[in-house]
Amino acid sequence: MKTALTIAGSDSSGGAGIQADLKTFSAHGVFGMSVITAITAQNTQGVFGVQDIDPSMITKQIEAIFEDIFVDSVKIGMVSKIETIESVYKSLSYYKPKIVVLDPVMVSKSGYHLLQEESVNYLIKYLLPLASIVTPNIPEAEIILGTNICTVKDMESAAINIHKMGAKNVLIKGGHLKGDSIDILYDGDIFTYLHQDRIDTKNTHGTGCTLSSAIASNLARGCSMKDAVKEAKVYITIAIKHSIELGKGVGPTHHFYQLYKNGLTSYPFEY
Ligand SMILES: Nc1ncnc2c1ncn2[C@@H]1O[C@H](COP(=O)(O)OP(=O)(O)OP(=O)(O)O)[C@@H](O)[C@H]1O
Ligand SMILES: Cc1ncc(COP(=O)(O)O)c(N)n1
Repeated sequence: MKTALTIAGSDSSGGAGIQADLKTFSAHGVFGMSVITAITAQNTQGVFGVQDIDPSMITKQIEAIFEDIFVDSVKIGMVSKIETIESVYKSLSYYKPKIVVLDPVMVSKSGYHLLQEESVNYLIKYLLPLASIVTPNIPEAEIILGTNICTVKDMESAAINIHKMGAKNVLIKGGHLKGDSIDILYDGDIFTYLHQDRIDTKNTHGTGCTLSSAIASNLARGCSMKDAVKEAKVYITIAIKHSIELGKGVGPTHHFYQLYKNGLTSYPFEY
């Protein structure tokens, strides 16, 4: 069985972070493993507290996995502190996993800073060059580059500039632009455009986590980068279409890949 490891924060409400990642791995038929970098107290309405895990414990978790199990792909999510980034960087530089999907999580949908401001440069310097693919949304790409991104042309330039910083592939997610959702994949040579009509829902908690884990799952299963991203885009679109009205705020998406794989593009019963 193929394996995928998420290095990320825990979301107590299960819509984002480690929990979304593990659900996504399972839905793809990939064996999921986790290294927890921080515990968040959060729900669909907000983040109410964060406790960072001691860096030595992060190192130990990574060591425990790599010393025992072959890891087909790694996904990195929330890594709030400089020390967290350092321990992830040192461990991954040592174990050298072939596939690293970096979701540069910065601010939650509810506005909480999940990456401390002083950590941004560390993420750029240490984690970006490890990435087989990095998946910033528009505000994250703006922070990485210090520029404004307002149009698809701006997204293309951003992808080129982030590629120059060391990530082998760049996927700029357009969910935050007005109008339909266009994501742009850049491999250092060619742009691939992934277009999707905007789905009218408020329930998009954890969409970025889910998309990056779906990419990591597809890469673990041996897909090319382009196919991994295209398939992941179908997965997140169906997951958003069938997102769940849970809680009082921004609800989570729905994970049911097997139905999609069996040729069904809509859920066969009411939820
Ligand atoms: N309303 C929507 N309709 C269709 N696709 C969407 C919608 N919102 C987001 N997406 C898609 O979902 C994926 C995740 O993008 P998004 O920009 O929401 O990531 P994010 O902000 O990093 O998510 P997160 O909430 O986990 O931080 C992208 O493929 C984006 O185009
Ligand atoms: C632990 C953790 N990781 C990532 C996110 C981003 O997800 P969102 O932007 O949907 O809040 C989150 N809220 N919590």
